[in-house]
Parts: sequence; structure tokens; C-alpha cells
Amino acid sequence: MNATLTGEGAHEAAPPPLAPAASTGDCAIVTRGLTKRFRGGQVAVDDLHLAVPRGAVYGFLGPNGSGKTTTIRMLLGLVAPTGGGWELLGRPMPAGLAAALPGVGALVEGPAFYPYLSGAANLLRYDAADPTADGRTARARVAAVLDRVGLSAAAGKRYRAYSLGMRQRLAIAATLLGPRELLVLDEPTNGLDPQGTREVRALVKQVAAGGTTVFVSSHLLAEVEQMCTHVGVMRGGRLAAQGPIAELRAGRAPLVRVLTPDAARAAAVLERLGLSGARAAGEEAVAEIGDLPPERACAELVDAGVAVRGFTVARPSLEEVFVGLTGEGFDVEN
Ligand SMILES: Nc1ncnc2c1ncn2[C@@H]1O[C@H](COP(=O)(O)OP(=O)(O)OP(=O)(O)O)[C@@H](O)[C@H]1O
Repeated sequence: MNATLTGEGAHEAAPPPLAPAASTGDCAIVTRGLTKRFRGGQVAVDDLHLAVPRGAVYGFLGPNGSGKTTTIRMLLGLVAPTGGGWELLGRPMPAGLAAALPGVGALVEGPAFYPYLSGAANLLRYDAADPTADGRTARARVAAVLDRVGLSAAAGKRYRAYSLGMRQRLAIAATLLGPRELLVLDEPTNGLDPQGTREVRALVKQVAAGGTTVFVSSHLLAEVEQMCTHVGVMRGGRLAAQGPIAELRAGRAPLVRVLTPDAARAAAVLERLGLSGARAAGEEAVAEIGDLPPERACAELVDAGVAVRGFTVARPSLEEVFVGLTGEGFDVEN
């Protein structure tokens, strides 16, 4: 799949699209113009074109309120779109929901577990609620899934004694009771401590390594960088960018940054040298270095009388790329 940059996120400083529209070839999720306008007129999701390749761990990244949960709820048939269409596991929706959903594990709102029952007993109750599950093999299924999420040793422990990370792993275990081709997780590390976050991240990677496509929403860039192969960036209900993380990062032009009290003059020199996107902000002038040898740029600046206090050439970090696209910062803590 190719990375694409679309929409209004591409403001003045943002570079042009990396590639044509994403291929929707072998995808676990495809949306075409998916839109949700709530009563009262608010457009929560606007003309969304997602392409989630099979086998990907796709990070659905965006600040709070950018439309992630609404999108996930539409994908799962929990709320009806007001425009556009979508496919899950190759089936057109919503007609194919009943056929596709058994292959989809989803964690949208945390499942309700009984605090006085053990993890295993809670999962047995979940399993019993699934009319397609064979009751005779329930115990084996629950044991296998507890093993998969690393909770075998705590299987008999009461839920209320579980740590936050264990609770979330149990919730993910509940989504894995059946064989799943696709796992959809809405902010699975929200509210977890660093240890719980690590546990959930490791579990997601492990599930993906078993061949399951994972679609996971997050407002944490660092988390998406660590866990995901692909990313879609939401801004105000629209998709500002999507593609393989490595491609989004690698496709960005290296920038020259000049630290100087003469930032405006430095930007003018860089522009005169033919560099794109030359701009000044505070005590920094920035431009795309292109093919110009950095030493030549530096010499020209000095010749023009610019007091160069710092000079670096580097690709923008993923965070800088996304801030450029969304116009908003990301919480990079954690
Ligand atoms: N039922 C609803 N009626 C009206 N507006 C809604 C409804 N649900 C969500 N919205 C609005 O739609 C926008 C997108 O919300 P959504 O929950 O999808 O965003 P999000 O990216 O998942 O954010 P968060 O992480 O905070 O949940 C928000 O402005 C929200 O207030």
C-alpha cells in the first residue's frame, strides 16, 4: 500500500502527496467516503477513505474528538453512516455484517466483567453468550485464550484482584475466544499505567504475529510508532494521511534548520538558493534542503552576513510530520 496525504491537513508547510491514492487490493477494512453527520448537524466523520491491508497493525491516530470512535462504531455496525460505504473482510457492509462479524473481535467499550468471578469464569460466561460457540469445548477455548494473553497463572484469581493491565488483557482475551481475522481495539491502553500499557502493546504485537489484522485507535503517537506497521491520521473527522509508517517517515524531505537571530534574512537566502518551503519562525529558519550540498547553504548564509549559531540537516520526525498535517500536537508521553 502506498502512503497518501490528503485533505486540508496539507497546510502551507506540509509537503505534497507522497503517492497516488492507497490501493484497496487485499484489505481487511476499506471505507469509501464514509461519513457520519449527527442529528444537530455535527459532522463527526467526513468522507473517509480508509484502506487497512490484511496483516497490518493499523494505528488510527488522532486527537480526542477527531472521529475515531465514531468511525469504529460505524465499521462494526453499531451506528449507521449518513454517507459512503465500507467493507469488512472483503464483504460489502452493512449487508455482510452477519457474515463478517464472527471473524472480527472488537473492544470498543470495555466489556463488563463480574468482579467476584475469576478471569476464567468471566470468559466462560462470555463464551456461553455466543450462540455459535460449541459449549463442549468452552473450557479448552477459555484456557487457550488465557494462555494466549498470558493470564493462565491468574485464571482462577478474582477479576477485582487483577491489575489494570491484566483486566485489559482479559478484555482482549474475550475478543479472541473465536478465531479472528481482524481485531478492532478502541484506545486499548487508555487509563493504563506504563506496565499495563507495555503488556497490551506486547499482546497486540503477538496477536498480529499470528496473522490477525489489528486496527487500533490511539491519541498517542509514540504508541502507534512502537506498535503499528501502518497509520491513518485523523483531523477534525477527516483523514489527513495514511500509509505504512516507514513510508510516511522516509518520504519526507530532509530539512535544513538554521538557528540565528537573523531568521528572516536566513529564510530569504535559502529561498534565493531555490530551496522549497523556506520560512522563518522565532530564531529559526527552515527549508527543504533538496539536492543542495549543505556546506554550500551554510557558506551562502555566512557570506550574506547571517549570524549562524546552529545548522542541522535532518528528516522531520514522525511527530513533526503529523503536527504539520493535523495542525495539532500529539501526546508523545508514555
Ligand atoms: N452521539 C453523538 N451525537 C452528537 N455528536 C457526537 C456523538 N458522538 C460523538 N459526537 C461528536 O463527534 C465528534 C467525534 O467524536 P469521536 O468520539 O468519534 O472522536 P474520538 O476521536 O473517538 O475522540 P475520543 O477519543 O475523545 O472519543 C466529537 O466532536 C463528538 O463530540
